[in-house]
Amino acid sequence: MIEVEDLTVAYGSVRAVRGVSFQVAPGEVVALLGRNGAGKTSTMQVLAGHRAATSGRVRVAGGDPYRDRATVRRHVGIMLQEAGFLGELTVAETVQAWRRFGRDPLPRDEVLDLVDLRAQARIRVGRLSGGQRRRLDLALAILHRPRVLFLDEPTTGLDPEARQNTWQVIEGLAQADTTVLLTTHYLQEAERLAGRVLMMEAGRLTVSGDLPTVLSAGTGTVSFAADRLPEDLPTDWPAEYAAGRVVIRTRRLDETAAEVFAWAATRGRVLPQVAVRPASLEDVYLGLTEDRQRGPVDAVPEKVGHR
Ligand SMILES: Nc1ncnc2c1ncn2[C@@H]1O[C@H](COP(=O)(O)OP(=O)(O)OP(=O)(O)O)[C@@H](O)[C@H]1O
Repeated sequence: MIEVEDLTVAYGSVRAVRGVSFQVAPGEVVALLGRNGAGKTSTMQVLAGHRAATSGRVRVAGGDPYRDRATVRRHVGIMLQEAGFLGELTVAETVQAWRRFGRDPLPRDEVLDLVDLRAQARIRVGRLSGGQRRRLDLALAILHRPRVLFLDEPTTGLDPEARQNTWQVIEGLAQADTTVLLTTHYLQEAERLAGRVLMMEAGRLTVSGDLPTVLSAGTGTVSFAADRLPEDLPTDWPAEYAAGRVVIRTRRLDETAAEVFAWAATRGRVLPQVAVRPASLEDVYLGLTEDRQRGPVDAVPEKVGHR
């Protein structure tokens, strides 16, 4: 549904995107991650047809999003970082006006219910809070039942309840086979929604993998409560003692857990409050950022599965 081949985007001498390639299959939810300035929004703008690629090939729903804009737009919902609303229209009038721009729009009240803005229907857009505007943005992006949805930081500025609600909307769309590419700085959001993650660093794609593979590259922990570090722990276990717990950090979580249980069993011990915790996406992301600070960007693997 989305094909990106050797995409570059330059603003004069600033090379924001430097040869990025990836594909997104129908019905997939993919999160594009990376620090500020990595090139995520520039990539999204090209995919949304708002900007021409400097070089490379981009296809969305079978067409070039910039050259075949009119055709591609029929299948695409877009929520980029700045929305250009008319502040004097009410929320209901804005949705009503947008309903005219395409075929088979969702009913106005249904879409307002979905993004929890029904109570604000008569409020002028200029008076909405930042989070409410973001939700109006989402309403307009999904209004025409898109097959592909581009969401650039969809939950920035939302309160926890509104964020949960937005996640449910996105999950509902994904279940109905909508293809979603989203950027976010909330790694918990990516972990909840995305089946696959792409990480960008200085205009390049540094990681691409399905979520379980990416998470398996991170450091998980096996831990249990104790009053001190046991003296008979195998010396090759990188065990630490902190806040009343023995903590063993590992990239081989399953094997390490089995070894710890076997060690306890041979000694006839029960491990109190034992916990086996896989790496979170945040652990993986921060680990890769640390790796990058130690060495050049090219030292970061293209696919974490190859680590
Ligand atoms: N219109 C522009 N003119 C010049 N430089 C730009 C323009 N837009 C973006 N850039 C530069 O391109 C680089 C990538 O920016 P981009 O907005 O794509 O990053 P991002 O990953 O989306 O960052 P953020 O997480 O902060 O939104 C940055 O160095 C930015 O300063």
